[in-house]
Order: sequence, then C-alpha cells, then structure tokens
Amino acid sequence: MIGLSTVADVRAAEDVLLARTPEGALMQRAATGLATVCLRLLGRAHGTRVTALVGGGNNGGDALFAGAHLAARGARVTAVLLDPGRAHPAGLAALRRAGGRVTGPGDPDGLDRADLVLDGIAGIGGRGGLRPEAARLAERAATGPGIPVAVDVPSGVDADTGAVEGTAFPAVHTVTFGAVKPGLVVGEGRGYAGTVHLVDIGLGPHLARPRAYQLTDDDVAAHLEPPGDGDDKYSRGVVGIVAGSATYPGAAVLCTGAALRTRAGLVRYAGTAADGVRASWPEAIVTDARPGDAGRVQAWVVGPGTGTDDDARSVLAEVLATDLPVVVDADALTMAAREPDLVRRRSAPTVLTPHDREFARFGAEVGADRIGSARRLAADLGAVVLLKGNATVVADPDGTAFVNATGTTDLATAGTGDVLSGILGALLATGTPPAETAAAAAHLHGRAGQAAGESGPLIAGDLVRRLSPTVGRVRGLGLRDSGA
Ligand SMILES: NC(=O)C1=CN([C@@H]2O[C@H](COP(=O)(O)OP(=O)(O)OC[C@H]3O[C@@H](n4cnc5c(N)ncnc54)[C@H](OP(=O)(O)O)[C@@H]3O)[C@@H](O)[C@H]2O)[C@@H](O)CC1
Ligand SMILES: [K+]
Repeated sequence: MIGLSTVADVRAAEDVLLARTPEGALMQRAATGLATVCLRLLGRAHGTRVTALVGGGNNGGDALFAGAHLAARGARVTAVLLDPGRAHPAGLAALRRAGGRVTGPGDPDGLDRADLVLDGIAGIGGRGGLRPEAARLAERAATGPGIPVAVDVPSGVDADTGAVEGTAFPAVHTVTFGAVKPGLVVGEGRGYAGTVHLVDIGLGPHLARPRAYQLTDDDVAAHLEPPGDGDDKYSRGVVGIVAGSATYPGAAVLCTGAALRTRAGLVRYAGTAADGVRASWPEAIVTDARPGDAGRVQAWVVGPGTGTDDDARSVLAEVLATDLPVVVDADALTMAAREPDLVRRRSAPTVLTPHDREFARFGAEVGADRIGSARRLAADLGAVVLLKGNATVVADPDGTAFVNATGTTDLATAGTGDVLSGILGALLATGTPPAETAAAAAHLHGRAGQAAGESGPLIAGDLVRRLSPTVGRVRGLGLRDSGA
C-alpha cells in the first residue's frame, strides 16, 4: 500500500528529521532527487533550457538548488523570481555559482523557449488558488513548449484535499518529497499533478501512520487468490445479486456476469430479470423468487436497475435486514437516501457506491474535498462509502480512506457501475474487510477498463469480457511482486 500523508504529518516528521540532520541536508536530498528526475525527462542536460518559477519559500529553494545541479551539468537555467527579496538565499547563490541566470516576473520570455519548466512557486506552504502574477506565469508555462514539472505539489493545488480554487500549475510530472500527499492523487489535484515521482528524503520512520492509502496490484492480488485444494464452490463465499427488471434486464446481466468473471465461485441471482440473466449466464443459479428464498449467500448486491417502486423498496429492506455484507448501489442508493436508518441500524458491513449526484441525495454535495466528504457520510451512516470518480475514494466509518489509482475516463459510460458492484459483491462474499475490499474492487475495475480501453472506446460488456484476463494479470503481478 502507498500511504498518503497529510501536510501536518509531513511537517511533523520534517521537524524531527530537521533536528537530527545538518542544516540544509533535507533540501539537498529533495533538490538532488528533483534534478535526477528532470535529467531523466530531458534525456540530457547539456544544451537544454530550463526555466524555474521561484516563490519566496522553501519550495522555491528546492527549485533553485535543482536548477543549480542542472546548470552544473550544462543546462541553460533561468530562475524567474516571484518575490525577489525573499528568494531562498543559499539556493540563489548556488544557482548563480553554477552559471544560472536570474530574472523577475516581468521577464518570463524564457518560458516560450524552455525544454522544461520547474514550478517552485509554492509547495505544502501554498494557500488557495494562485495569485494573479503566479497564475499568469503558470498559464504561460502551460502553453509553452517546456515539460511542466511541479516541485513537491503543483502550486495552487491544496496538498491535503486536491482542491483547486482558480488557477493552478498544470504539471505533467510532479516530483514530491518524503510522502505522496492526498491532493496529488484525488479530485482536481490529480489532473494537475500528472505522473507522481516520490523522492525519499528519509521521512519514512518519522511519519505518523497514514489514514489514507492507494492500493497496488500486489495488494489487490491478495483479494484474488485462486481456490485452494480444500475449497469447493460454497466454501469461499456465495454472492447474491438483486438487480435489473423484466423490462430492463441489462443491469442484472452485467452485474451477474462481473461477479462470475471475478470469482468463479457461486453466484445467485434473485429478481424479475431472471429470464434475461438465465439466457446470458447459465453458470449462475437464477430465481425470480425474493432474496430470502434464493438460497444461502455470504453477501448481497442490491440496486442496479431495480427501480424505486414499493416492490423494490421492500426487497431492499429485506436484504438490509440480513446480517450479511451488502453492496447498496444505484436505485438502492436513492431509496437508502430517503430512509438512511435502514443502513444505520445494520451491524453487518454495508458498502454504498454513489457517484456525485447519488451522494448529494444523502444531504450534502461532494464539494472539492472528496476524501473528507466520503469520510463524513461513512461516519454518519456507519457504512463504507465508495465515492465514484476519476479517482474513486473509499472511506471506512473509522476514517481510513483509499484512493484508487487505476481509474480511466473510458469508464464514464453506461453500465460500468453495474460491473463494479458485481465485482465488489463477489469479493465481499469472501469475508474480507469491507473498505479495503471495496478499494480492491475499484482497482480491478480500473485495470479492466484500462485493458478494454486499449482497443478503442469501451462499453460495459467489454469490461466483463476483460475481467478474467485482468484477474489473471493482477494475480500474476502480485505473485511476481511478492517474489513467489
Ligand atoms: N522543511 C524542509 O526542510 C523541507 C521543505 N521542503 C520544501 O519546502 C516546501 C515547504 O516550504 P515552505 O514551508 O517554505 O512553504 P512553500 O511551500 O514554499 O510556500 C510558501 C511560499 O508560497 C507563497 N504562496 C503561498 N500561497 C500562494 C499562492 N496562492 N499564490 C502564490 N504564492 C503563494 C508564499 O508567499 P507569502 O504568502 O509568504 O507571500 C511563500 O512564498 C515543501 O513543499 C518542499 O518543497 C523540501 O525541501 C524538504 C525539506
Ligand atoms: K510547486
């Protein structure tokens, strides 16, 4: 798992480390790591042009020292000082010694010819959207030819939440120090950060335990282990699915297919789309009876395409009254938002899977702080909340959060949510902890989306078709990563 550390946690760890290291040592580690990534991106230093946008804090210091490294290797480096009286003195001296040029914000011509632009305007000390002068430079950098590289955090992005008020530096690469900050991988910030490179400056042992994480393929592989010798089709958990309707069986077919393709244990379907599901998936055990008469299951998925009429409401109440894990999706979310106590009074795990509009039905808009919003709803309902988005967020009622790393915009198409709930139900039936399981489902869904998107625009059925090879691939990567 990759821990996502807040600014407060990074500052606290820095304070400990600063007291134990010679003055300036941490900044040297940061700047050397930054220069190394820049050299890799440029391919060579000699003859290249680098422009560094330099604010009045330590973030600007990093940019100046990295600029000095690049200048010493033959790059033509220009530092544009936003606040000339406050630029990091030692960094400025180092850049000058290495032959770098220094100008003020009124002379940013270098941006139009740069091969690489370093954004050292503000890092974790930044507050709010960029001020007008900085915003103008960031916008000019965005339209220029240079590779935009953010130092620690793209200036204008809130490092904790990913919120952007107004303008931020649109990086293609972000070189971040000590720990990945949540704002680089979630919400609007994710789009401004681009590819994130983590430079180890020795903070690790001093960092508080993170409260947010990204899963890796290795972590997800642990949720996808093949059956062992002693397993039969019942022993590893059976998932029950309540989805679709006689008129619209599509959601039921997608959800059931996704569950089957994720874990080929037993999948039961109970609902009015029984004929459609039977025709598509002879492998599933299908009934048009009520969930209670469908046979034993270890987890339920309820809601995709069920509608919200009285029958649907009574089936939802029946499923939520069980002591089994339940995935509440789509139409079931609309009904649960009207009667949140149906969820609150449960003691077994519940996972809600809203997109932004469904989330708002529970009483508050998502807003710019997606992790915070998901945490608040999870705590209020005592349920895991999987908030869908380009970077899907999962929040546990205890505050632990996960941010998905595998999302792709290709997934923004009809029916992909039904596939996610089928994957999630299949994994939840094995009895693993619900928040991490939901994060694993989002990760696998994203990987299937990436695979399906490679051959052109995807439809939800493509995801189901790509799931088995994707499970195999993630399992294989996990085995490789664990050295097995
Ligand atoms: N501690 C260490 O040893 C290490 C720290 N490291 C590095 O230090 C960084 C933290 O440095 P920091 O605390 O000096 O704050 P920093 O991010 O430079 O921001 C303050 C500056 O931004 C400006 N500014 C703010 N908002 C703005 C806006 N909206 N628009 C425009 N400008 C804005 C603000 O202006 P002011 O408000 O003061 O006028 C001030 O000039 C951290 O991210 C990492 O890169 C690494 O080297 C590792 C070792
Ligand atoms: K920055």
